[in-house]
Amino acid sequence: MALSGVRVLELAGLAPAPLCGMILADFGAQVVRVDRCPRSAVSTDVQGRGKRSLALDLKRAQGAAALRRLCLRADVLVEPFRHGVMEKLGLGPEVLLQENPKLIYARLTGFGQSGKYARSAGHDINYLALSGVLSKLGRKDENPYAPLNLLADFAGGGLMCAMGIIVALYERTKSGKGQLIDASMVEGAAYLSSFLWKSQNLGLWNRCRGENLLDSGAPFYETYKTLDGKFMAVGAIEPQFYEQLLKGLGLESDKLPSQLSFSDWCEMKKMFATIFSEKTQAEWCKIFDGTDACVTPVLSLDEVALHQHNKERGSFIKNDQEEISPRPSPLLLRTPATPSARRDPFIGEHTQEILLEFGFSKEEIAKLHSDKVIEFNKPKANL
Ligand SMILES: C[C@H](CCC[C@@H](C)[C@H]1CC[C@H]2[C@@H]3[C@H](O)C[C@@H]4C[C@H](O)CC[C@]4(C)[C@H]3C[C@H](O)[C@]12C)C(=O)SCCNC(=O)CCNC(=O)[C@H](O)C(C)(C)COP(=O)(O)OP(=O)(O)OC[C@H]1O[C@@H](n2cnc3c(N)ncnc32)[C@H](O)[C@@H]1OP(=O)(O)O
Repeated sequence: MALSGVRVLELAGLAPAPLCGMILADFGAQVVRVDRCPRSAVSTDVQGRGKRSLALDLKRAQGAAALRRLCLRADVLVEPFRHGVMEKLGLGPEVLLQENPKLIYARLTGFGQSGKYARSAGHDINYLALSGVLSKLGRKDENPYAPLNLLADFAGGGLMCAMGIIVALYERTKSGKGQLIDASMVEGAAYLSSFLWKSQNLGLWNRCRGENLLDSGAPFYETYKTLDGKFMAVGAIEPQFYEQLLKGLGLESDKLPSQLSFSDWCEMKKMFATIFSEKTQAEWCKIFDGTDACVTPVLSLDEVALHQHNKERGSFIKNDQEEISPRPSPLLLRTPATPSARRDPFIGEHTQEILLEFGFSKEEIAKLHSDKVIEFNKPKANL
């Protein structure tokens, strides 16, 4: 796999850093999640695919020293704490990069390492708000609405951080040097949304929130409820596709206002909604499948893997616990990601094997264990 041989240490965090680590693991990196010790009963990381877990108490001097040793042999460190936490533990970048100048030290936070909010707590919705993007999301006359925690945590955070790490790994092949990455989810979400800024002059966003082309203002870029309580998604922007939408709905364009007549959008939406409510989702799929009307069913998470298109591409995979999840994307055809089919690791499940691999002797491991700086957690075999 593309990242095989890359050693990553991921300090356990909430949602974005686990995604970053899972992406790296899916593409072949050896990812060790450094979990807290004493450990909590269950890991909060539901994105532990392909990772191994080491339970290590970083608040103890021996634990911090052990992490420094691990970093000597690591390519990447991902840390998800607010600014100042790593420094307090004696594990700041100036220490670790001096000891291993080839290390890529990725700091994944909401507000970044500097600025007024650097030390403040926050979550996805706060980062999205500060990026400006949240102000654009939501329906007409309603408050801004955060689409789950997808945009800042995962797209602007975990994914951007993974990209930064891969770029830094590539650069290291030329310079031989590691570097510090300051991944801020505010900036990641803003960068991801560059189109919003770059398209200001096109007049795409001149109207209020929820009244524009792509923010649920337009009748031809909307979701509609069907007779059986399901939904269809409509994205017929270009006139030739819009024509096909009208045809499928049984409408004639010369009897309707023009597609871009903003003042008629509200009425057009009502008309489309009434028509969509008269047939089931399956009936609409029969009408629109195979056309260029840009109309697709809104599938539930239970339905996606069963949809013919997704089945044909193998877009969803099952692990050995029969859990379904999305296949890593994008597909690298020569060196595809091969995600682990095993269950996620238990906290501390691999403590001993990881320390041995990183050069700790059995005696050193035993001492760390008896001093309660590390924990083992060998699951019992299922008999
Ligand atoms: C909207 C999302 C958040 C969604 C999260 C959900 C996915 C999960 C939230 C609750 C979970 C559920 C819950 O836990 C109950 C169940 C538990 C069960 O086990 C599983 C099922 C659950 C239902 C579970 C399910 C899910 O997991 C949940 C629903 C986000 O926006 S996430 C993005 C958050 N922001 C960031 O990541 C930005 C950077 N980080 C921060 O700003 C801060 O870390 C943050 C997030 C504000 C938290 O602040 P906090 O004060 O708690 O931490 P820090 O200041 O960063 O300091 C960390 C301290 O921990 C010490 N430490 C770290 N590692 C170790 C170690 N190995 N050993 C010892 N100590 C360690 C470190 O030294 C710091 O100590 P101090 O505070 O003393 O300095």
